[in-house]
Amino acid sequence: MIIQKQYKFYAAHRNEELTDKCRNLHGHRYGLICHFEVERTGALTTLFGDFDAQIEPHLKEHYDHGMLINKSDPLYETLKEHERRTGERFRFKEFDAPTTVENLAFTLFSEIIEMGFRLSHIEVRETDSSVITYTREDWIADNRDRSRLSGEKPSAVRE
Ligand SMILES: Nc1nc2c(c(=O)[nH]1)N=C([C@H](O)[C@H](O)COP(=O)(O)OP(=O)(O)OP(=O)(O)O)CN2
Repeated sequence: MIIQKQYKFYAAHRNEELTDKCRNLHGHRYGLICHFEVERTGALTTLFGDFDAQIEPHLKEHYDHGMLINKSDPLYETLKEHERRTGERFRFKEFDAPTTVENLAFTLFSEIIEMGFRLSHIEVRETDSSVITYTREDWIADNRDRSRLSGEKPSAVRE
């Protein structure tokens, strides 16, 4: 059986590797739809609230009104320097690769299964017209070859 749960958060990001509008610092209302595989053992499977109790605080603490940022983006060091200089603290969600919606899906999928839930797939909405479906097979493939996240060739095939 599949239970579908929907969440949202607001966050800033940019894609520093692109040369179009996406390079600009901008924000999104990200949507997340989780499709959980659950077992029926009685009248109920997993309580809806059991998902919310873990996922909502996680999104609030690490993502909401924060900034998704690639630690290799030069802007990251600039903002860290601002923090050091002023004592101000920003909510950064740090990535080891560009903050594309594909990489966000990998990160969210990893974090949610780490909580102990079984996911068949998730859908991540970045804009009104753009949503990706990210499956367990995608997650297995991304884990097998992490160079897919950064777009680097794996070391075995690098010239
Ligand atoms: N495969 C991907 N393509 C794009 C990504 C991405 O993460 N993966 N990201 C972007 C940009 O971040 C951008 O903010 C979204 O772009 P786009 O859908 O083109 O934005 P619109 O303003 O045109 O959205 P509408 O809802 O259609 O107005 C780009 N591509």
